[in-house]
Amino acid sequence: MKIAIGSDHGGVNLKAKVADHIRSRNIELVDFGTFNQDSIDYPDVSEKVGVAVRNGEFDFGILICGTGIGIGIAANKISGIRAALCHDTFSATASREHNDANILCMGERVIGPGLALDIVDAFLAAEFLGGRHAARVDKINGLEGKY
Ligand SMILES: O=C(CO)[C@H](O)[C@H](O)[C@H](O)COP(=O)(O)O
Repeated sequence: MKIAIGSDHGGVNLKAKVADHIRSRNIELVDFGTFNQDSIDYPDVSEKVGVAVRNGEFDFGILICGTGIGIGIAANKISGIRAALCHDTFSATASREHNDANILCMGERVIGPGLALDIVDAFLAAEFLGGRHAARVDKINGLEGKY
């Protein structure tokens, strides 16, 4: 498994903890930044990680900003990206099983690192269930470029 991770300044501290955790699990990880507290614009990071995931260079992406909202909204503008904002483990599992989410979004200003690492583990452990969910994901994909 290969994962791309990125954050803005609002998520940089949690990103470092998540990155350490993923590497400690011997999962391949590429960090697209940012690497310090200097203010940056989260859509720039969404684009880097989202395009890399969309292009098949990575199995999944993880995006972190202050709330997880803006960085996920921006990622979802990239075709083929299904970015899910998850602040609980149930949603993280469901986002994979039902929505075939390929990017997990979280907010450093919303949850603590303990819960965040549990959410990452839940997201990576779950698998897309297909079946009725596949038909719905197909409809999501069908909306891309339609309006
Ligand atoms: O995009 C966001 C909100 O949806 C993130 O929380 C950003 O990290 C936040 O907007 C950054 O805010 P700041 O005041 O510039 O640190």
